[in-house]
Amino acid sequence: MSPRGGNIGVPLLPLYSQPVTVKQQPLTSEEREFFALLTEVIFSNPFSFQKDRLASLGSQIQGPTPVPDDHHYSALIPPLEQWLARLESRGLCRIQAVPLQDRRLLQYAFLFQLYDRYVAQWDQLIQTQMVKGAAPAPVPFAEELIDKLQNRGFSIEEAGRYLALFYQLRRAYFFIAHALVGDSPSMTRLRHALWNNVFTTDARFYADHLWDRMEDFSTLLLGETGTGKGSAAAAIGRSGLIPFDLKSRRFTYSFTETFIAINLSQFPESLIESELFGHRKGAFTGAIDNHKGLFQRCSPHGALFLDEIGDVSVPVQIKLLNVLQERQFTPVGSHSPLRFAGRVIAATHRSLPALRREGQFRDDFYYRLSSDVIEVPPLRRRLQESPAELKQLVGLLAKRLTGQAAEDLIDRILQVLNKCLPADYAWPGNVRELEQAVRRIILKGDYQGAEAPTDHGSWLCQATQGKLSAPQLLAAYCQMLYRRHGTYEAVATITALDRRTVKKHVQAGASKED
Ligand SMILES: Nc1ncnc2c1ncn2[C@@H]1O[C@H](COP(=O)(O)OP(=O)(O)OP(=O)(O)O)[C@@H](O)[C@H]1O
Repeated sequence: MSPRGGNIGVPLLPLYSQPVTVKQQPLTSEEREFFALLTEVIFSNPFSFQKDRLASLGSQIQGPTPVPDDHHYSALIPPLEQWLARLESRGLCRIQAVPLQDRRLLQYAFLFQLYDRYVAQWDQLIQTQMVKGAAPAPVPFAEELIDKLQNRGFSIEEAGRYLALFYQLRRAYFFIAHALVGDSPSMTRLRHALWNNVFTTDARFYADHLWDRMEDFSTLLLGETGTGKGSAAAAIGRSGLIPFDLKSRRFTYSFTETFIAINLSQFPESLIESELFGHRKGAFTGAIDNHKGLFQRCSPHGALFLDEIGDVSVPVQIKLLNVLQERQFTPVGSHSPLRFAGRVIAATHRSLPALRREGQFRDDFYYRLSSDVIEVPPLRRRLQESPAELKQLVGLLAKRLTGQAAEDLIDRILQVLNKCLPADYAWPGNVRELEQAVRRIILKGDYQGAEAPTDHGSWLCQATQGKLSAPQLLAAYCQMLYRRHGTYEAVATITALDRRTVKKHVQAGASKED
């Protein structure tokens, strides 16, 4: 077993493992061109901004029909089948049938063909696993798929590895595309960033080298309260690689167990350590039993989500930094360090630049956490870009609450929102506030809007202590009003400042937060 938790750690390339039984023939230049194009399309980010480029690549492969907006790109399959049939008629049915320089291209083509054939079964497995919960579900088609991969010349270990990658691709697509509602440009950017967070910007390199080495890539999710940072973190956590165990013919974990979340602001300082690292019986008064901390409960390849990271004290930051650097932690009262093999995702709605300036957030911890920093967009920006997103979200929230997305209920909710709130309402509590609004409308038939959240820690409190200069105070006030009302004009009216001055103050705050 490899220390990274799998018996599938066999390097993908070069593929010398299978005996060469056929006389090798190189691909023709047309075949090479086709397979290279196909490789580029299938490894691209399915939420790519380069949709035009993708569509043009796709149409070169498959003719005038555009590439469908789905990751398995099944429209690419008919031309692929034709090219593969031509190869087969020349006796080229296995990766070993071509010389090394062509092998990679043929390998990707075979893999894509088999991935696509089982897309529906993978999707069914995701549904089954969700119902089944913690125990890994059987994979009814595993045997058949392993056989087919072996028939193409892959070794049994490689077959196991590709099963893990196929499943990961399908889960990532499912959780990133469907668990987060909304198709505004900001949401597309978010999905694009989440996909890259899982597969990096070069999915081929990930598949060849990084697939079991992602533990050192920590992620920081930033965004206002209620925007969906927790949902984004869960999408990453459930999309990690789960090794396939060739002995039991099952995945080693259920994806329902690969994501563990903790809201750090809910724990008093004295309990955080024990919650995170665990404790031994008798370590302190009240420790009546051994307790497994979250770092110990997180599976290898899983993700631990540290929500409200901006709220933890400097001593706890130092301990967390140590875990990230050493990959080890020690339960309270124990002398035996344990290894942490998961990924860390942290989030905060607070301004980390401000906390760092004030010395409340350590720079070294910030840099260690931020291999990837992803901004989760506020709801008002999403609705400005794409007003139709409100209906999509209301539909989802109504379904969550009532079990169905009945059109008449959605229409009634939208009517109340249109009547009771200004068109440019700023949604200070974001999607969580919208959830609350939907509940209120179902119960009471109206919703009058919420107060914008104030970050007392960072400006109001400082103002009452006499710590802010007049320009700082004005900037913070303008930013709060802007968050609440969403337009410079509205803030200008309230503050009796001109619009340009308001914009200057709001943007000064935004650039400080970059
Ligand atoms: N794009 C989205 N699609 C569907 N539901 C969403 C989306 N964004 C947020 N939600 C829902 O909104 C609620 C709040 O989301 P979440 O808890 O992830 O926000 P958050 O940014 O982590 O908030 P906080 O900073 O307060 O922890 C959840 O019920 C979540 O399911």
